[in-house]
Amino acid sequence: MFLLSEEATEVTAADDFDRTIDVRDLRMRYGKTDVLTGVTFSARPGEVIVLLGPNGAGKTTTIEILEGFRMRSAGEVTVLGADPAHEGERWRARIGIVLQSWRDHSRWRVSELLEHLGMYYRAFAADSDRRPWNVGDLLDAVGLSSQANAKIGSLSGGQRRRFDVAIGIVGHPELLFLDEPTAGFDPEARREFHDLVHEIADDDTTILLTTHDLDEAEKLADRILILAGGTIIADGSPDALSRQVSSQAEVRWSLDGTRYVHSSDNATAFVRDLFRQHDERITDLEVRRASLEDTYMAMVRQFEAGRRDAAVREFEVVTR
Ligand SMILES: Nc1ncnc2c1ncn2[C@@H]1O[C@H](COP(=O)(O)OP(=O)(O)OP(=O)(O)O)[C@@H](O)[C@H]1O
Repeated sequence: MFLLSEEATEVTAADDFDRTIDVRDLRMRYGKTDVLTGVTFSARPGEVIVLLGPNGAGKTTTIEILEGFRMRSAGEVTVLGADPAHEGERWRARIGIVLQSWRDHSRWRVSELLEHLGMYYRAFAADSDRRPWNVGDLLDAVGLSSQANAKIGSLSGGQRRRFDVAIGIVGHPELLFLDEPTAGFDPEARREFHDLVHEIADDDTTILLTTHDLDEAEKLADRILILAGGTIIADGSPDALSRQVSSQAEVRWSLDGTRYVHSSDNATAFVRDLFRQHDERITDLEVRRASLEDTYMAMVRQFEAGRRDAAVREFEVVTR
């Protein structure tokens, strides 16, 4: 695996006890096609990890292996201290899953199904201090209080997605998997959902999420993993990833009605100088760093072009 150099940390024995997910050299082959060729990463309690990658990179495959729904071809996988390939109900009750689409139970009412699913978790509640959510509080948290008595089949696409999230978290999971959770959300629902993800993570729940929305990834992720060519090609905070692509910032301003642009390695000093020279004549000042989208596109394009070695050099990553 490649880690952004500034984030590379020594693995110690103590770390091993503090990992919700630990994946080493995970491999998956479908027929004669190798989809995962050596995926290595870990997650700590309460971390929000966003898994990015082009269509077909193997994100869903990785998540399904971690959930215990798919048998891997090779590698070591530990989730909540156990191998998902051999675990049962008791272990499963500690994880929450929001799949890309659930289309069953359409005749049930919203609160009825959540009450019903909550009962399943009650049987395992003695194992920890976590209890199923109170259904009223849960509907409030996902913004579906007004739909409590609605039939599930009557929910709009965005409401249905929020309901999927409610199903995923009803058991107060220690680890939550969200596969493209906000596909089809309007901007307000998306923002509310982001707040909800932060609240869930604040409760020490580890979250592993896939999305194609880089803005969402930037807002939610403590750490971003980029999966391409069967391996993790980058692992770091959104900020660290952006800075790896370019240390330069773009400064834009207007002076006496004319617009100017300048790229600088030291935007603060440049702006200070600008004001020293022109003071109040400067208007509409903007300073913009490389976005996560710039970084992602640059890394994946380079990787897909088969220039892995060049990518490793250019992005100054180190091998662990
Ligand atoms: N059951 C299967 N049998 C054979 N090939 C499969 C199977 N499931 C997935 N694949 C293939 O494995 C590759 C990875 O698929 P996967 O769904 O994991 O990718 P993904 O990164 O989640 O893609 P997307 O962003 O489009 O959801 C794809 O080429 C897919 O066609």
